[in-house]
Amino acid sequence: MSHQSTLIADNIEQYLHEHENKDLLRFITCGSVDDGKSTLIGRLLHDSKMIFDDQLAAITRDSKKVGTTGEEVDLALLVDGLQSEREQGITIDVAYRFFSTDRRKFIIADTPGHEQYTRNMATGASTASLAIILVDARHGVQTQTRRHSFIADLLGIQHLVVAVNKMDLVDYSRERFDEIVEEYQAIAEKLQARDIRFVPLSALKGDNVVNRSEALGWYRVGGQPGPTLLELLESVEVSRDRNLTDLRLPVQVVNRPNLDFRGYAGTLEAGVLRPGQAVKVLPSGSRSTVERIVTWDGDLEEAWPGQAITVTLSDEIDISRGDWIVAADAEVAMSHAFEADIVWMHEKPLEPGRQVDIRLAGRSVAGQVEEILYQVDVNTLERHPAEGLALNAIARCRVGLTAEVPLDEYAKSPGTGSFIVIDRLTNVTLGAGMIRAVVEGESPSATEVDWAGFELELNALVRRYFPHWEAKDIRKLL
Ligand SMILES: Nc1nc2c(ncn2[C@@H]2O[C@H](COP(=O)(O)OP(=O)(O)OP(=O)(O)O)[C@@H](O)[C@H]2O)c(=O)[nH]1
Repeated sequence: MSHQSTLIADNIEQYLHEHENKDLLRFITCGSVDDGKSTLIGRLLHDSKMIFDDQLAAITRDSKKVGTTGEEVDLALLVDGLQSEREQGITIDVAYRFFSTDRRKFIIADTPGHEQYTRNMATGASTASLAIILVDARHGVQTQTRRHSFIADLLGIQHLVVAVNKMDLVDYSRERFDEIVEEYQAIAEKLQARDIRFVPLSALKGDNVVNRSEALGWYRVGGQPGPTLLELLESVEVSRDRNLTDLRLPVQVVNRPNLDFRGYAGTLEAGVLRPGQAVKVLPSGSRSTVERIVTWDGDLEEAWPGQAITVTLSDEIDISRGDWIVAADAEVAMSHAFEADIVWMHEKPLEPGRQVDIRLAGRSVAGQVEEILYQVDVNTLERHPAEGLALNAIARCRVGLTAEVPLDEYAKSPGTGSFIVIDRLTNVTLGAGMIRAVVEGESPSATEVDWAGFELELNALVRRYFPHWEAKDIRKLL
């Protein structure tokens, strides 16, 4: 591979150590057919020297044969080579690519731009911190630009980079670029994203992708030469986007290999966790203190969001899969109902009132979409009433559950504020949603069952002595 660091030859251990500890930026690229997405990704990989020499030789040869770029090497061939997998019928919902520079590691989620792929884009965007919205300088802001921006925003992406591509085809015109920036402001006003940047570039010629362009010398930000796309990707500050204050550990597995060890495993979704932290368990409200944070690589003194950990507590309390471990003094909403934005992902349309399973942070609860409050036209961003939702539709809905569970708003903690809708019979994913508001003080959407005393006792015994059976608490079930 052409990726160079003198450390590779001089001190491979040091190189690997640095590489491992570089921070990671996940981003998504959005563009319509022919805006130049493949060329841009190819250019990023090529100019940041992440292409194998033989790959480069092959695409240089192919460019002459099948490329669309005249004398230039057609870097889109690099990416489209991988896309041929799609044509062979292998389903790839989102193609992920990896590259790194001296400063950061990157994972690109590459999703098709057409409206029929809205669900793919939502999937790719759900783990991304930044979205590159590609605009063809000749065509300016399009319907797709609006849709891509809206979906990125819906998924809580806080950093948007509007990459105005093909500047070479508009004579690197500053006026054209300014016009597009102004056009985009009308969209920006409707978005929550707090960090929106604009970069003029030419993916084909390599202007302002990795290397600064002389032809775009007028592009300045704050009196300085404006950053290239890669400089933006390397420097955008994403660590502050994470919620480090509200501790959330949804328990995925109760780990009890022998009588002496009882651990609760899961991914820390928010907050920083340390041994000694006073915690409570939801929904029961039982309290305890974190004793150890156990991982494959030994015990931790501190765990951060995104880390997969197992904790042990100083007291033996009743915890089962799907319960949340939170700070002892946390105030977390408990409810049977919430409002959410739902992206429908299945051919079978959403029908309000149908029984489904709602999977929230490791817990599965029976429930239903009670009402569609409004559907959003993803192209115009206008709201309108709807009776049902077809594949790829997006709507604000009211969801009712048969049990009271802890709930978070997505904006506060995406990991615990999102959910998927599951078909109860086939177990397939029907949709995905982001909680926008918890509806408090409502009774469950179905009547409670009157359990006999012995059933309650038996259930409690089974849950206490056989936690690995993962029996549900029948007091919270239908
Ligand atoms: N002149 C010029 N042409 C470009 C530029 N970027 C891409 N192109 C050309 O635009 C066409 C489309 O580029 P692609 O990279 O294949 O576009 P895409 O958006 O990935 O399209 P799909 O892969 O079909 O989704 C190709 O002919 C590219 O060579 C640019 O900056 N300037």
